[in-house]
Amino acid sequence: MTTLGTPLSPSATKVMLLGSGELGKEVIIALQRLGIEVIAVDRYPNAPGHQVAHRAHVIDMTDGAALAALIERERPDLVVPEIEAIATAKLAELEAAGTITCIPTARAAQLTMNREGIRRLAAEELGLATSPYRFASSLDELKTACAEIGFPNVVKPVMSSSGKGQSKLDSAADVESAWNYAASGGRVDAGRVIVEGFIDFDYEITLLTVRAVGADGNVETRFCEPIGHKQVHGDYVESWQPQPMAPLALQRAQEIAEKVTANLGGQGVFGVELFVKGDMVWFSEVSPRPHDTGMVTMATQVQSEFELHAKAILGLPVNTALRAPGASAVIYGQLEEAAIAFEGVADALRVPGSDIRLFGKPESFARRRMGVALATAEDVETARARALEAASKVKPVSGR
Ligand SMILES: Nc1ncnc2c1ncn2[C@@H]1O[C@H](COP(=O)(O)OP(=O)(O)OP(=O)(O)O)[C@@H](O)[C@H]1O
Ligand SMILES: NCC(=O)N[C@@H]1O[C@H](COP(=O)([O-])[O-])[C@@H](O)[C@H]1O
Ligand SMILES: [Mg+2]
Repeated sequence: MTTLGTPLSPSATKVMLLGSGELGKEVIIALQRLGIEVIAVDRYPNAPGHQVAHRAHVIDMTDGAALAALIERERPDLVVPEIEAIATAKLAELEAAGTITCIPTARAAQLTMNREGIRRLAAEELGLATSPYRFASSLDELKTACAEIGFPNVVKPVMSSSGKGQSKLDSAADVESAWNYAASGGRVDAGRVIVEGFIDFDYEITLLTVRAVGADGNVETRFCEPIGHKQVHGDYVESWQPQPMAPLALQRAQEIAEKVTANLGGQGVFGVELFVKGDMVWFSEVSPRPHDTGMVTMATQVQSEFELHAKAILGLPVNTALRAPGASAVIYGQLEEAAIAFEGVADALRVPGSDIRLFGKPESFARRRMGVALATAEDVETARARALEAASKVKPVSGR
């Protein structure tokens, strides 16, 4: 699709985002710059992406009938999943019938929505190194699975993201509370969890991998510089780029990313999550879309991961070059209320090399990601310090 139309006209090229949080918002802005007509969908009104799209819809995206009805009404050229919790079986059905083109593919959305799908593909079909794992559908099964995997381990709902419902277990005494927490914390309660052996990695990365049409018309794979990140309670709090890596570890990381993204297929950005210890690399999981830790690329790359995604899905050429070392640091809501305000933005922007994104989420929760501080510098250490300093200056306050 290299002919682009005029939005809000019969020639429009129409893209529908399923999920319109902070990541979708930036993809939408990138699409808007190319004159794409954008339809933003989320589960609640005034989601970040709703605020920058041509049209906004609020539906339960796990409801296949509601999803199909909206697609029928809007008839988008491309359907772009932005979150995991979608009726992906319906997307697969519509794709098979030739009704939609799903990014990157409906199968990729389906496999990555559920940890069991992507884990079995990576470990059992592709033979990639992963943590040892078991699945469990009851407390009793979880007790058995934990005994087999040993401790420490990590328990996660099969359907969840941003660390929701995830716990680290140090002994059998932690099993019951981990089961209850997983049941309450998943985005969709599938009543099933994965237990993973704990990998004592030196560092972890997201390897942004882009499948885009090359000069010869075939899809090519490109890699961004590795992004290092720090996670707390399974949610990212800081990221930086480039993460220095031993040459062999980088080569292995790229081989793993190439294998898994080639299997998932289609066009667009993938966030391949990997654990690294010395020269050893383990596959953790993959997002078939831009990654939260990749927000750093808004500061560091010639084209951010959002621009890369927008261009790649439209069949346009991409540039994955790094512009400057940089970092990002998350701004959490801290408060539990709607319509909050932010003090200290000017102070944050006085930190050298810094920038700020506030997502405009209508409601704040203590651990809801409401914004991010970005920074560039001569080196990653300085950039991290700057991003952290800038984030710390932004103070969520009651908007009442
Ligand atoms: N087996 C493991 N060993 C060591 N650490 C782990 C393991 N699994 C998860 N973690 C830690 O927890 C983090 C979150 O795990 P994971 O990516 O599976 O969760 P998630 O809910 O899908 O998060 P996101 O949606 O942000 O990617 C990882 O980035 C890593 O820091
Ligand atoms: N790790 C996945 C991730 O970061 N996804 C991003 O968070 C949004 C949901 O935020 P919310 O929970 O605050 O509504 C999603 O819409 C997406 O942009
Ligand atoms: Mg992850």
